Amino acid sequence: MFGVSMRTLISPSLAPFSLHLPKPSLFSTALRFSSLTTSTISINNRSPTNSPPSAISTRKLQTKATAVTSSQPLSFSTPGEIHVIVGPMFSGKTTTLLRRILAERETGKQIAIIKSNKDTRYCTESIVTHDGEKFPCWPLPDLSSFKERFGFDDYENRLDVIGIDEAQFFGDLYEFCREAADKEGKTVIVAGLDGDFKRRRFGSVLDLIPIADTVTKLASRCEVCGKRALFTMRKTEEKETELIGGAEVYMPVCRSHYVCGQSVLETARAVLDSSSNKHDVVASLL
Ligand SMILES: Nc1ncnc2c1ncn2[C@@H]1O[C@H](COP(=O)(O)OP(=O)(O)O)[C@@H](O)[C@H]1O
Ligand SMILES: Cc1cn([C@H]2C[C@H](O)[C@@H](COP(=O)(O)O)O2)c(=O)[nH]c1=O
Ligand SMILES: [Zn+2]
Repeated sequence: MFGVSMRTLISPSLAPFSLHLPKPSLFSTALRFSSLTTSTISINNRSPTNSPPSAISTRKLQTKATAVTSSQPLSFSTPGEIHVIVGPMFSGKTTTLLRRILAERETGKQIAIIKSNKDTRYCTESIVTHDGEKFPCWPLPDLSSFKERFGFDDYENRLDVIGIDEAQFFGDLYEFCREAADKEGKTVIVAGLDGDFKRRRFGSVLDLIPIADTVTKLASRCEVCGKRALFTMRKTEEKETELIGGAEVYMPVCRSHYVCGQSVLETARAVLDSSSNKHDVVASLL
């Protein structure tokens, strides 16, 4: 949806950067586009032999913009894309990520999936949906270690699409995605929780929105009433933000049941607190 409207704003007949520059300016004089043809296939200066032939043939034809300085031409690398999938637990984020990644692979792209190694719920070496679908992945403590583990040469020359699951657990998410898409021409598909059990922003998933091509917010079904569920309720007493778990700890809920669930939990806590205080008082009297 966002992707479509972004594309219609910039008509193919208009050169990038020409939209808001009605008159020649210092900037536009310094920056001349040496080539605006759609026939240039330039992927991070890769030679065609470095990429799988199918990846070359199925890639979008790119417009190449070259800044011309007085002495030396400066080439921008071909930009990639960032797609963000958010929603509460059990809303199908991992399933959607897997579908999109497999669709990319069908077109001949080279793909890799990374997940946080904090999530040890089902299997460490695979991403696993709540319905049991599996796919091998790279379980990592942070994203900055990926290039080295994957191999710098393979990363630069042979990898097209990177999937990231459980994105809320990666502290370096923003930097990694920005560099991969802006500078390295990768398509990055990110799935993660936008909010935690208190509906606060979770990690830096939301920071990606200003640099994303598309954002998809999924919904689950409220476990109480069956309506659309946009929030995740924690059923246990733990207060820390990060707490790995599945249906034994969390449930998807609609707005009404989130709000009334919070007040039920608060009342239950107050009752527990006051009764434990009473016990303390009684114990101190004995
Ligand atoms: N309360 C629930 N407990 C367990 N599984 C659920 C629950 N609600 C939905 N599911 C299943 O989980 C699937 C989504 O799984 P998944 O893609 O792993 O979601 P997410 O990554 O958003 O947590 C749904 O299609 C549904 O079949
Ligand atoms: C709401 C919430 C969740 N978590 C944890 C629980 C799970 O291990 C993952 C989310 O997994 P899913 O693929 O979206 O089902 O995050 C957490 O640590 N803190 C929270 O507040
Ligand atoms: Zn509900």
